[in-house]
Amino acid sequence: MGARQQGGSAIQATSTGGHPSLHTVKPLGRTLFNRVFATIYALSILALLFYHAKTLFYSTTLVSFSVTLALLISDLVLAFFWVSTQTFRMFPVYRKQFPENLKKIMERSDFPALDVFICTADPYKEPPISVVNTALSVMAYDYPTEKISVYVSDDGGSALTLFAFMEASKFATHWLPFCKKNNILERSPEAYFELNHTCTSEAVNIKIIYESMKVKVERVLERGKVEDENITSGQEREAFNKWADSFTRQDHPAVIQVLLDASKDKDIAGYSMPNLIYVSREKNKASPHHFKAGALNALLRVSGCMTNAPIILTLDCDSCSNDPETPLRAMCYLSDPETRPQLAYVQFPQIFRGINKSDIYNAEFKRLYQINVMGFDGLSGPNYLGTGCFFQRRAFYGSPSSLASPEIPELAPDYIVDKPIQSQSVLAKAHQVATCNYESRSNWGSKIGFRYGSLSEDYHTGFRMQCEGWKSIFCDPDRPAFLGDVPITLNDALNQQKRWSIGLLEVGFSKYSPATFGVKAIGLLMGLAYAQSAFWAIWSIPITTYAFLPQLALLNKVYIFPKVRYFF
Ligand SMILES: O=c1ccn([C@@H]2O[C@H](COP(=O)(O)OP(=O)(O)O[C@H]3O[C@H](CO)[C@@H](O)[C@H](O)[C@H]3O)[C@@H](O)[C@H]2O)c(=O)[nH]1
Ligand SMILES: [Mn+2]
Repeated sequence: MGARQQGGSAIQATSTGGHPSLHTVKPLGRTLFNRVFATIYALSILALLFYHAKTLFYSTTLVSFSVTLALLISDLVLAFFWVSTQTFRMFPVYRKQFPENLKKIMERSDFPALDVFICTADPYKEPPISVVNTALSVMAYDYPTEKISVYVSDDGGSALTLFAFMEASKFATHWLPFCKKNNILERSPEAYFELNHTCTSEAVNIKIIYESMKVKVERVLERGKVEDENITSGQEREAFNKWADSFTRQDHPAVIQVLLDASKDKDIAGYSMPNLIYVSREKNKASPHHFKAGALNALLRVSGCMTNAPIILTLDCDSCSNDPETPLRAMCYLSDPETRPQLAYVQFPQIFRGINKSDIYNAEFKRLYQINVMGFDGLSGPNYLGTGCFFQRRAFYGSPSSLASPEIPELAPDYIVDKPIQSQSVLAKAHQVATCNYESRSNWGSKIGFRYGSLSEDYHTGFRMQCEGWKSIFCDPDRPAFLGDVPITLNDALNQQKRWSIGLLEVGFSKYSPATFGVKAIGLLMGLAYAQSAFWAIWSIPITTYAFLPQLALLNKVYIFPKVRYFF
């Protein structure tokens, strides 16, 4: 039944009480071959290390001693990476979901509510129109619309982003019914129009509305400010008035603006709209803001006061949905009583658009985002990849067996919001929990919510949840669920690598290091698997050594490789 099985051979399926299956899991082939190969390979690594140790012991000159030491250290690092990679080869699994069966088992009214978090941080680096496309693509999900709430976190604190979302909320009243009526797959308008689907007059009309919105948003971005002529109502003016002269991106009060309210707003066909809420948490220079983890924790609290959905989807601003069925796939696990109690999250792979064929910066990260994750999945489950992940809200509040209670009852994962999202008291609470000093001397970032202390908050949060006893599942359907962007310039690619390396080492050398704390909490295999990422940066040691040492040795007539004749 449903739950994972390590390395077994049978296909496992859920068929709750005679109902049709929701998902299956199958071990990948080649596991046995891999293990035999690994044993032979391990012996050769041992032989090589033995050879280095012997040479080191008998070395007579300082040069040969240093050269051998450098090679020994490099090969030890490489051996560590090889050994930790084997953890991914132990029990890789492959899963399938049957979302069509979900509708047979559950009424639409029984589907849990879904809060979607979209993070953006800079309107010039992350153009608002592309963030808007991400939001529209999830607002149009094939999921009960009134149960979806989209929260946009704007760490750039930019009126330009708010303006873009005001325009998007108007466009959405046309776009959502259009998608559903025509059952289209690309629910991000940009992706849809790129494929030239404009053969009906209805599609042509929608395209005209979209283009006029896009022009408005881009013009405002070019001018750098929202001008009077762009503001169409008193309510909008009131919102923009918050951008007083003293308002800067590092120093400003919280701005929370409900742009669509599911209980009131209807699309042009008369159906309910999802909630759409713009949030820019308070910032000031005296309080640490903890980057994306801080933004996500603010959203956790604001959404807790406003809708408190039991399921949360986190998305980067560039992660457009590419398949409207995605929440149903996630629900195949999240609604299964067999898997749910221990399940913290269902992770979809990160897949990118616009990578050219030669992919010179290795931007696809296939091993990191698709291959190794299948290996994790056969153990206790994949690491959290930062975007495209459906969480149970409960997983942010302590281990499966003991709830870490938040400071106020409104933030408890089982709190039921019984007031409209625009009511005075709800908005007042939401503003209160979005302030900078709300978190001081609290458990946020240490025991509750997304974890602080690392620039790679995704890795750190997933790892800590698993150490608490939570499991996770990797869901990799044939049609990519989300498509994102990658750095396409050398500078951006290097910056990303630097940020990741620092963030991972921060965890690697903390008291929660996967190599020590991790191995104890989640076992040797999972601990090693996490340790591989944590110490990723030390690849630089063997790479630098092998890039320079052989050439230098050759030029100086130092022999560093054994003569075949007397290898042992
Ligand atoms: O202070 C900040 C910094 C970033 N972000 C947002 O975080 C997301 C990811 O940032 P990005 O600069 O795109 O980082 P990447 O290296 O591309 O992201 C990968 O690595 C990050 C750190 O490990 C993860 O958070 C991401 O989900 C993962 O896709 C973006 O939507 C940003 O808008 C914020 O909200 N606040
Ligand atoms: Mn990114």
